[in-house]
Amino acid sequence: MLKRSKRPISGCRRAAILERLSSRGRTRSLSENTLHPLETSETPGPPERWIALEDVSLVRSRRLILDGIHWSIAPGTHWVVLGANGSGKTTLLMVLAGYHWPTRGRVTVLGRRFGEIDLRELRKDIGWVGSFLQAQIPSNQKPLDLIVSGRYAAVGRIFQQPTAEDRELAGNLAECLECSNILGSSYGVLSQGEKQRLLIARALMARPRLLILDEPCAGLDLVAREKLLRSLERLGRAPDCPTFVFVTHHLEEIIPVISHVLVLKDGRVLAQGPKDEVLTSPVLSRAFGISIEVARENGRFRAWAAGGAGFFLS
Ligand SMILES: Nc1ncnc2c1ncn2[C@@H]1O[C@H](COP(=O)(O)OP(=O)(O)OP(=O)(O)O)[C@@H](O)[C@H]1O
Repeated sequence: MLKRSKRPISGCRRAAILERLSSRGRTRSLSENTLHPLETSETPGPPERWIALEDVSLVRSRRLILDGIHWSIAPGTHWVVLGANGSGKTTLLMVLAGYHWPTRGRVTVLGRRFGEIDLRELRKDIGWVGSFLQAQIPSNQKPLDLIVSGRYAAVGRIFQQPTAEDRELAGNLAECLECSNILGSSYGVLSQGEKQRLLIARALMARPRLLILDEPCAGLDLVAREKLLRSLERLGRAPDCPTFVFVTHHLEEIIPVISHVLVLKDGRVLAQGPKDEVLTSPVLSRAFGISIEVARENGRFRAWAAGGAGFFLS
């Protein structure tokens, strides 16, 4: 029988206990001790079985990185995942895409439950745009070939012969992402914004039902960022568009088409729901550990440190 300690359990100790208990199915009591006031102590009702994480925890190198995550995504919604550096955003996406197997909990993605399906098949329905992909692309690769490569889940050389239909679709996607003008260049000489738009076109080539965007605006200047966001806004409103799950640190990047927000703190869900309910000063101040003000203008949000950079919450 696990004794419940009165003092808060450190992340390291929680990880060790979780590892020990992982085969015994008894971890809920660990998180009850350290609930934040903004969190609910209620277990959410039956999740939507389209995309659902139920009590998901993940331990790596004896560290508890995700802790009791409940999250469900309904068809037709688009999500942003927010949280401070190291809060677990990328790890959560890796679970969603079937690259990390959770230590505990149940995962259902696109109606398919992990443990009952071939994850390689599932990944064909998931597009991923993240920095790790960029490093694998040869600098002499032609943009159209790069877009086509998404159809074959390849990076760099394609082993299948692309069809005329592939090339036509790639051309249409280049137009949709406003990168038709760079198709004659080589990947290596393109700007960061152009590369990102190409990678999104590449991810769409396989007609994914879920599109995961891990900080797609990182490193972009204001104009490049707005151009990319405009493409995403248009894409998100198209019929049959994939569901977006978009990681960012910046509220300014939450475009009108995003309907919901999940906020992580220290590997746990701090808040989740419709963006207007979640993007509030108390939630964001808690998430980032600094007093934050939030404003909404013309369907976009912005945030700033209320007392200047010197005013940190304890
Ligand atoms: N394999 C691993 N072993 C040990 N710790 C890990 C491992 N992978 C990730 N972590 C740790 O887990 C925490 C969450 O990492 P993650 O990359 O998911 O955070 P993040 O919210 O995406 O951060 P950022 O905003 O900086 O990209 C970090 O402290 C990281 O060091």
